[in-house]
Amino acid sequence: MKSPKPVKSHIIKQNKTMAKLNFGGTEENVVTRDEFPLSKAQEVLKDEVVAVIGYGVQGPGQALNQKDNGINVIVGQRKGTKTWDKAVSDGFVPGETLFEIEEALEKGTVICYLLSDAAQIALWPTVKKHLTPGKALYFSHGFGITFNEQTGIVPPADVDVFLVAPKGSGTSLRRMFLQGRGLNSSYAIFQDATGKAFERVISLGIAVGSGYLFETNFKKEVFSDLTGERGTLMGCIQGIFAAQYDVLRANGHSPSEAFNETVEELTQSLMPLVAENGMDWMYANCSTTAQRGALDWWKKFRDATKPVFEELYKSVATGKESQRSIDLNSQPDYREKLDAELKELRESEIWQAGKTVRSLRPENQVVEA
Ligand SMILES: NC(=O)C1=CN([C@@H]2O[C@H](COP(=O)(O)OP(=O)(O)OC[C@H]3O[C@@H](n4cnc5c(N)ncnc54)[C@H](O)[C@@H]3O)[C@@H](O)[C@H]2O)C=CC1
Ligand SMILES: CC(=O)[C@](C)(O)C(=O)O
Ligand SMILES: [Mg+2]
Ligand SMILES: [Mg+2]
Repeated sequence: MKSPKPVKSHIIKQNKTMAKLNFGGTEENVVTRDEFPLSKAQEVLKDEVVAVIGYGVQGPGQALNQKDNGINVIVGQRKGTKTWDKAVSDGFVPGETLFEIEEALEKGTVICYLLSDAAQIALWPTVKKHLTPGKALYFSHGFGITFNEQTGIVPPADVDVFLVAPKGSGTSLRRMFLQGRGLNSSYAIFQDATGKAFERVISLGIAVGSGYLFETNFKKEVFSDLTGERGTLMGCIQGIFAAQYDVLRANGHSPSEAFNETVEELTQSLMPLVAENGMDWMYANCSTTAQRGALDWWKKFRDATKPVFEELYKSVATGKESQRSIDLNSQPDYREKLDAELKELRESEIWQAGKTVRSLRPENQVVEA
């Protein structure tokens, strides 16, 4: 079965800055490099100094992509930290393109606020001091602004405030950029003080390496993002992996059989087919026996998990999730505690079995000379 070539027949309208596309019956605005080429982004940003504050996961991806795209980008990071050293080894030069946070805040005309969401609270008074009229405050999440009663982040009225939220890890943002591809991002404008917020935010979105940008607002971005990462993208998927693996093991299946039928086949064989051309196409490339069973069972799983997703969404919308994240991630030893929980996951039987399974992939095998 051949996968179809990408077609432009979904486009309903296209003008110089945007295209309107049909997403399963709903029309939405998107911006791609077709409407907004990199040369235009470079022109819009030519007099700006983009200060990327924080060099954790998104910081490196966004700063390096902008640098490679010819944008005037500097990094603000605490000296003497591991991430300062990482910025140096990534090619940022102390005193030229790498500064202490306050110095970068002073120099930047666009402030990309890429500290962890909890850390943004502590640094906010410092950031605010440097937000002089006409500057832009850029986020990659709607968190700080939407939950401002919890974060205290209330920007002055005379700066632009917007977001570009890459829909994936900063690691993928960089990898896909280097492959000549782009990661999808959403964008939103919270405050347009200069009248130029739109061209600024889209230019930054293209410059950080987005494939296409879709429109949202701060609240929708953070509600959907928190739901997604707690749900199918990260939390739920580990939950259903663990449930199926446990049932197979309890019924006498070996770890390698249980892992292969739960994780390895999904990530290596079936999900790439879903990514390429949708669920029905993946089904159509499996046996009729498998198709019969999957079609019979998927609705039962939907119905069993939907109440959990409803509970999750409510927990996000009432601010319970953001509060928990702020409380726990503001503790001085939050890193050690997270690491301990990750260690528990890593040392669980399923992921230990996975380690051995992965070592058997051809690309991981050491070839003896
Ligand atoms: N991790 C990701 O790939 C994604 C992150 N985002 C958003 O991007 C933003 C940045 O997230 P990450 O890159 O994950 O952040 P992170 O958790 O990796 O932290 C970024 C930086 O914050 C610094 N930092 C931590 N506490 C600090 C403090 N008290 N003072 C000064 N610096 C401090 C760290 O040194 C690090 O360089 C967040 O709003 C997040 O929600 C959005 C999409 C994906
Ligand atoms: C990678 C991403 O988009 C997440 C999962 O929402 C996040 O890291 O916060
Ligand atoms: Mg996300
Ligand atoms: Mg997130």
